Order: sequence, then C-alpha cells, then structure tokens
Amino acid sequence: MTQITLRTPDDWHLHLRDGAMLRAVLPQSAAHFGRAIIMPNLVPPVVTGADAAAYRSRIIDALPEGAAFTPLMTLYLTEDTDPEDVAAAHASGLIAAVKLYPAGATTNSASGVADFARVQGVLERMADIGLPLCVHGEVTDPAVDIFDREAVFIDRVLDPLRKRVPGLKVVMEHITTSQGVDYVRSCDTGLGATITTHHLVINRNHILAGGIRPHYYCLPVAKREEHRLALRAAATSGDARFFLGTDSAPHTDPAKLQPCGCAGCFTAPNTLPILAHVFEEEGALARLEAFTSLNGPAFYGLPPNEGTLTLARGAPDLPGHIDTEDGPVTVFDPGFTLDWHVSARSSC
Ligand SMILES: NC(=O)N[C@@H](CC(=O)O)C(=O)O
Ligand SMILES: [Zn+2]
Ligand SMILES: [Zn+2]
Repeated sequence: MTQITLRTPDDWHLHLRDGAMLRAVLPQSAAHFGRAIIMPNLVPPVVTGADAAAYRSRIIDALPEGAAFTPLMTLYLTEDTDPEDVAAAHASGLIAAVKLYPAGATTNSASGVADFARVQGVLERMADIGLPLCVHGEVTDPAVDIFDREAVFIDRVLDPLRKRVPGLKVVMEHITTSQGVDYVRSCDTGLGATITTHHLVINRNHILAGGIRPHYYCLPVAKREEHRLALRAAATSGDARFFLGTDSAPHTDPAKLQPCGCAGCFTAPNTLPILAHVFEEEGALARLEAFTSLNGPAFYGLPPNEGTLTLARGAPDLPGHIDTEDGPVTVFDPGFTLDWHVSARSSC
C-alpha cells in the first residue's frame, strides 16, 4: 500500500497550554486534526463555564488563518464544582466533558479531587444529562508503587465510582496497562478509553535502560512490554471502546531536563506518521481510521468529520523540536524511521 485516506482524525486528549506555548503548539494539532478534547489543567485550572469560554476564545484567536479545527472544551472537576454551572456549560454546547484529576496525580492537579463524596452531586447530574467524565486513572497513595497506580485505581476508585453513579459515561484517559484494557473490555456500555501514541511505542526500558531519557517520561509512566503489547492489540483491534487521545503534553526542554523534570511527551507533530507505522506493523492499517476518526466521535455522540486526511509513503519532513517564546519543545522520537507522511487534507 502506498497511501491511505482517513476521515479527518480527532484527538480526544490534548494539552494546548496557554499564551506563547498555545500559539506555538496549536498549529501542529490544527494541521492534522479536526477536533480535540482540550485538557483544562492550566495554572489556574479551567474550572467554570466562564473560564472555559475565555480559554476557548484564546484558542480560536491563536488558530492559523483558515484552520479547520474545533476545540472541544472541558472543565476541571474540583470539590467545589457547581452542578448548575456544569449543566449550563453543557447545554450551551460549550463543553464536551468534565475532567477528573485525583489531587496530586499529575501535572497541575493540585486542585483535583481528594474526597469523592463531595463530587457525587455533580457526577449524578452529568449522568442525567449524558456528559462524559474523563479520568486520569492513577491513585496518589504514596505507598502504591508508581507502576501499579493505574491498576489499583481501577479497583479502589473507578469501579466503585461507576457503581455509585450508574449511567455516567466515563473515558479512562491514556490507559497504560493490560488491566486497563481488560477493564474496558469487561464493560458493554458507558466506558471507553483513550490510548496515546507514545504508549504504543515505548515501554519502561525506553525511559530507564542505558541512561535516563526525560523526553520519554510521562504520566501514567510507561509500563512493562507486556502492557505495551496489550495496548497495541486494543488500539489495532477496531473495538469501538478504544480511540486516540494523544495526550500531547508540551513542556520546554529546560522544564524537562531538570533534576525533577516535568511529565509529558509532545507528539502532536508526528502522531499520524507514527500511528501509520504501528498499525502497519500490526497488519491493521485498515483499522487505523476506526481508532483515529470513528470510535471517538461515536463514543461522544458526535458525527465523524466530513473531511479527509491522506497519508502517503515516504519520510515526513519533521523538526526534532519546535521553538516557542518560552524555549524549545522536543518532539517525541519514536526511535524508528518513519515511512509515512501526511500528504493531503481536504476539509469538505
Ligand atoms: N501526561 C503527562 O505526562 N502530562 C500531562 C498531564 C496528564 O495528562 O496527566 C501534562 O499536562 O503535562
Ligand atoms: Zn493525565
Ligand atoms: Zn494529559
């Protein structure tokens, strides 16, 4: 096969940040994606409908001329979130989901949830109105090993939460384990999962063996090889419960290359060439479109994009980093030579 045309992909988990970083990274996503779920973990976080409306305007203002890209906004769930504000933001079409960060689990999650009893009312309201909850699924208990935090979260937090709020639509974001895959597969309705590009490519050896590689450090941290293989099987299976959320999470090199560096991989520029490579390796190019362009909209109750994106043979012309006014941001290196590039996009 020398080229493949997909319905325009969507990114169901994206960090665009704000200010100079937003202006630098937004064109990278807008070039290849029709829509993206925009993560609300700014400083301070996007907690109210008014915050989301203002952030959405800043994103629209930063879009390149003529870009065909729609930001799907989210609210950051706190213990003080007002169910009425959430319902109004949903009813007006402003937000597509609410994001749950367990307090302290990841970048800018200090305002997240510690006492789940305090968000029961919001979650019940979300179930009533059909608004999905996106979940960063890791426990924060320091006694739990970092490689076990996702699996423990399913048992201790997620499964009880779903039983307390029947009917709530939940997306397990950026799953990294076979337990995550199995849990999603065990549920017939109301549960989906995003899978990132980088977790299909790296395991924990890539971060730690032969030297420490900060650009491969993200949360949830990459796990053993058996988990990477489970993720690849899920992503390439065509199963509608699994869809692309890149979790492209830019941090400047100075912020990553520190004694205590930030978590996040920046994959927006090369996600589609990498995915084409992975799906081809798995003999599943025919199912790439389901993962990038069909399963996500179906879960969120939206139509697929009307436009198309074409990938063709040949190495992409991609930079190793992009420059921002805050400093360089390194693009995720998949560690293999890419042989697919985005060759065309039509937006009708
Ligand atoms: N994935 C990451 O490693 N980092 C994300 C936060 C997140 O998605 O957990 C970020 O905002 O930098
Ligand atoms: Zn996260
Ligand atoms: Zn993220």
